[in-house]
Formats: sequence, C-alpha cells, structure tokens
Amino acid sequence: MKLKDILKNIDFSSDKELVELYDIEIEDISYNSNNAKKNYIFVAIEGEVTDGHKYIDSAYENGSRIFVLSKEIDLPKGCIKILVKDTRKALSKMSANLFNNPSKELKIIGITGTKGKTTTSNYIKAILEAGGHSTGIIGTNGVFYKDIVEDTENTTPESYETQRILRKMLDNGIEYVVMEASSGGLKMNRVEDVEFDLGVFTNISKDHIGPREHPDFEDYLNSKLRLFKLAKHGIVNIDDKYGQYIIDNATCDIDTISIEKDSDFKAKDIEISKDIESLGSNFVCATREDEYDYYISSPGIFTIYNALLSIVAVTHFGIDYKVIKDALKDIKVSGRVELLPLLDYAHIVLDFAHNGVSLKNIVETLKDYKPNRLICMTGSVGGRSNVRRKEMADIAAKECDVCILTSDNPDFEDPMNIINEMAQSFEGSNCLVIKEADRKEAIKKGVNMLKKNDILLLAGKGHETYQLVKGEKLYFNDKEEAIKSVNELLGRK
Ligand SMILES: CC(=O)N[C@H]1[C@@H](OP(=O)(O)OP(=O)(O)OC[C@H]2O[C@@H](n3ccc(=O)[nH]c3=O)[C@H](O)[C@@H]2O)O[C@H](CO)[C@@H](O)[C@@H]1O[C@H](C)C(=O)N[C@@H](C)C(=O)N[C@H](CCC(=O)O)C(=O)O
Ligand SMILES: Nc1ncnc2c1ncn2[C@@H]1O[C@H](COP(=O)(O)OP(=O)(O)OP(=O)(O)O)[C@@H](O)[C@H]1O
Repeated sequence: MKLKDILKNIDFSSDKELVELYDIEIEDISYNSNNAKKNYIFVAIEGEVTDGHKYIDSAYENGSRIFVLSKEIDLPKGCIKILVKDTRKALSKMSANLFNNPSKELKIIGITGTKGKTTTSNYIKAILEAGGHSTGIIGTNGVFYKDIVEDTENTTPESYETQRILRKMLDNGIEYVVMEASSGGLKMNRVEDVEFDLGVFTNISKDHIGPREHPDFEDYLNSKLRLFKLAKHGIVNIDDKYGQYIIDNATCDIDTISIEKDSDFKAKDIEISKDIESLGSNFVCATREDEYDYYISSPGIFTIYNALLSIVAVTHFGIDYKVIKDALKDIKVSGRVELLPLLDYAHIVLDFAHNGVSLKNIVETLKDYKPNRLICMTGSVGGRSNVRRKEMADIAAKECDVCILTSDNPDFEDPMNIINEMAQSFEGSNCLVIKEADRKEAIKKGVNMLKKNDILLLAGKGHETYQLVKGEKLYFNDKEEAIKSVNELLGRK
C-alpha cells in the first residue's frame, strides 16, 4: 500500500516534502522493533513499561526507514520522520487504513463492563449463529471464528492486531463480530477506529485500579464510557449504579435493560431452578409493548442480566424471538458456572470469579441451592492492588463454610504472602480456613473433604489453563485436576 493511503486522515508533520513521501510502497506496520523490517513503518509507542522511542535504533537495524514518532528525535540519515501528537491514535488509524477499514463491512458489537463481557459475548455469538449468521469473537478467551482459534495477549488486542483480525474475519466470510472492549483497550485507543454498530454496558465495580491500569475509578468509568461515543447504538444495564451516567454522557441512542428499575427490556417472573443439576432460570422479558418468556441454562441473577443484554443485542439485528428462545435454553460458556458431573453425592462447580463482585455473585447463587456445606477454593493474583484479595477473602469468610486459600497467578509475589493476607479476613468468622499454596493439592483437599450434598466451588481460573509464576505461564487446568482427584478418590485410573 502507498504511504499516502496509510496516512489518510492523520494529522502529521514531516521533515520531507509530502510529494516525496506519498508514493513510497509500504509492506506493513510494526509497533515493536523486534518485528520491524525493510519497507515497514515503525510506530514508537510511549508505553507503561518503556518508551518505544528508545527502540528506533533497533527498528533501524532491522531495516525500517520510516518512523512515526511523537517526539522530536534525530533519525539516522536517509530516514523519514513522521511526527504526530499521539502515536497510539496514529497506529489505530494507520492500521485501519492498511487493512481497508474492515469494520465498515462487518456488524460489530462491543461489550464493556467489569463482569459479564465474555459470557454475554458467547451468548450473542450462539444466538446469532443459531439465526444463521457467521459470527466471530474477540475476547479474553482468544479469537474464534469458523474453526479458527487464535490466542491474544490482551482481552482487547492492540489496534493493529484488532484491525488485522477483523480483516481476516471479513475475508473468511464472517458477518458479525462480538468484541470485548476492555477499559484498558478503550483507554489505549485499541478500538478507536472500529465502527461499532452496538455498544453494550454490563456493569461496573471497582477493579483494574492500580499501577499500570487506571489511576482512579473515574478514569476506569470514563474509559468504559468511550465505547458509547464510538458506537452507533447502545444497550445499558440501568440497574447498575453508573448506568445512568453512561446514558447521560453517551453520544448514541440507548436501549435500557433491568430487573429492578423501569426499562425498555425488563426481566420479571424470574424462577431460578431449585435443582442444582439443571442449573437454570426461567424469566419473562417485558418490552414496552409485549412479553416474551425464556429459559437460560445457567443460574444466578447475574446470568439474567447477561441474557437480557444478549436478547436486546440480537433483537436489534432482527433475530426472531423463537430463534433466541431456542438458542438461550442450551447455551453454556466454558468455565462460567460450569457444573462438573464427577460425583453422585456432591457437586463440583468451576467458575472464573476472580474479584469480589463475581465471587459474591457465584457464592450467593450456589447458596440458593442450599448445600450441606459450601466449600470454596480461591486465591488472588500477585503484584496487583491488595483491595481485590481482601474483598474476595471477606466474601468467602462471610458466606462459605470452608475456604481453601491457594495460589491464583502469584507471579513474582510469594503465594504464602497472598494467602496469609487473605487469611486475616477469617479471624472471628465461622468459616474454616485451610491454607494450601499448591493449587493441585488444594483441589485434592477440596474433593477429598466432600460429603453428601456439599458444593465445592473452584473459583478463579474457569477456562484458563495456566498458572502465572515468576513471569512464566505454567500449564495448569482446574478441570483436569478435579477429574484426577475424583478418580484417585474413587480408586479409578
Ligand atoms: C499496561 C498495559 O496495558 N500494557 C499494554 C501495552 O504495553 P505497554 O504500553 O506497557 O508497552 P511497553 O512494554 O511499555 O512497550 C512500549 C512500546 O515499546 C515497544 N517495544 C518494546 C520492547 C522492544 O524491545 N521493542 C519495542 O519496540 C513495544 O512494542 C511497545 O509498543 O501495550 C501492549 C500492546 O498492546 C499490551 O500487550 C500491554 O498489555 C499488558 C500485557 C497488560 O497486562 N495489559 C492489561 C492491563 C490490559 O490491557 N488488560 C485489559 C483487560 C483488563 C481491563 O478490563 O481493562 C485487556 O484488554 O487485556
Ligand atoms: N453480569 C455479571 N455480573 C456479575 N458477575 C458476573 C456477571 N457475569 C458473570 N459474572 C461472574 O464473573 C465471572 C467472569 O465472567 P465473564 O468472564 O463473563 O466476565 P468478564 O467481564 O469477561 O471478566 P474478565 O474481565 O475478568 O475477563 C463469571 O465466572 C461469574 O462468576
């Protein structure tokens, strides 16, 4: 592609005459010097850890001669300097130009919120596919479309990766893309040049506040709000304390959903199944004109919110009620309230809950099934704000009968340090606390102590298959370990 086409709609200045620049053929863009090559443009990003401008020499050595910078830096002779105000924004626009703006030809649904993004994305994908529409997903679990699966570093990939993936999806015949728009992704302009047909707000609670993320809650909230300035239409959970803030500050029209307040799509007559084996809920969705009944095969009030948002999203694209109803009744999302059918006298549930709000939701949901004892295995990430681990431990101490504190991505922190900090919440509580830093042993202990009608909640990892230790992702799978422990217990191979 010609340089002039890559730089379309970008405000820049250059040390070269524009005519001199314009017809240069560019092969690709790199924002990491290690991937830079001849005929590539190198874009220097001022990151959280390091400043990409430091890697100009390395990109030069790898063959790049065209540099997009936000700082006046002298370049080696023969190089072209393109100066912009914000290189992240420039990278986003250049990437959209390079890949021919794929989002213009796709229908894109962005989901933001502290909790429920992955679950809601999967519900929407399943319903759209049941309606005959080829749909892709970009999110925490990776990228999925047709039978293609791609891992991603971030929930919301860097703008270049996002545009590249959207182009590949479009070229593979995908019509709809459901994309998790994380606050970090929105803040760092990773989706700035994605044309969202719909933006969806699930909820917000204190999270991702701390070093390298958001300095305060206001920044976190306003990062999420950005989606409703990019999208053509929005869907907002008005029961959330900040739902009205999103509506008041959005630049698009909004449909609202709720269980408590008045809204455009309100759930009522909710019946959560009494039997843990069926783990589901019936509810009616009342619009301003009509009422529609649904069954969703996952329990909990939070599931109804995710289902409502999904119903409204697909209704926006004209999907039939019957298609939605049929699809919802069978949907399951891996690692989200996943019942492992391993024992006939007790229940083991796998769930991705790894912050206070989600742990509270899943614990309260499971308590509705009136277990003999609720045994919760949980831990908390190392090297991040201590608030998260305290909130999680407080919930477990208050709501559970037994809590096995273990490791959950300790990274560079000593796992016992995290466990001991969490253990403080149990002082004076009726919950029996067990400390076991080895997650495999912790699962085994949980399985071995199960008695009739107990529920063991394995919280934190859900679908994830690694343990982050000292910067390294080591393979670990809660589900596999639970199966092994049960087999050992029952004397099977
Ligand atoms: C804090 C943060 O968000 N960091 C993201 C950011 O990295 P960074 O700005 O820290 O980059 P850096 O390492 O300082 O490097 C700066 C620049 O120098 C370049 N570089 C670096 C080394 C080198 O040898 N050569 C070189 O050119 C890098 O490619 C980069 O362009 O840009 C990277 C590329 O897009 C991201 O992968 C990285 O996400 C890290 C892994 C991360 O943990 N991010 C979390 C906070 C995050 O974004 N989470 C959200 C979900 C949570 C939420 O809801 O917000 C997500 O979407 O994943
Ligand atoms: N709407 C919701 N409100 C509160 N908690 C929820 C909601 N939906 C799911 N959860 C809980 O949060 C956990 C994570 O759900 P999900 O993966 O859908 O959220 P997410 O927004 O993608 O999370 P993350 O940003 O951590 O990847 C679930 O396992 C469940 O315990």
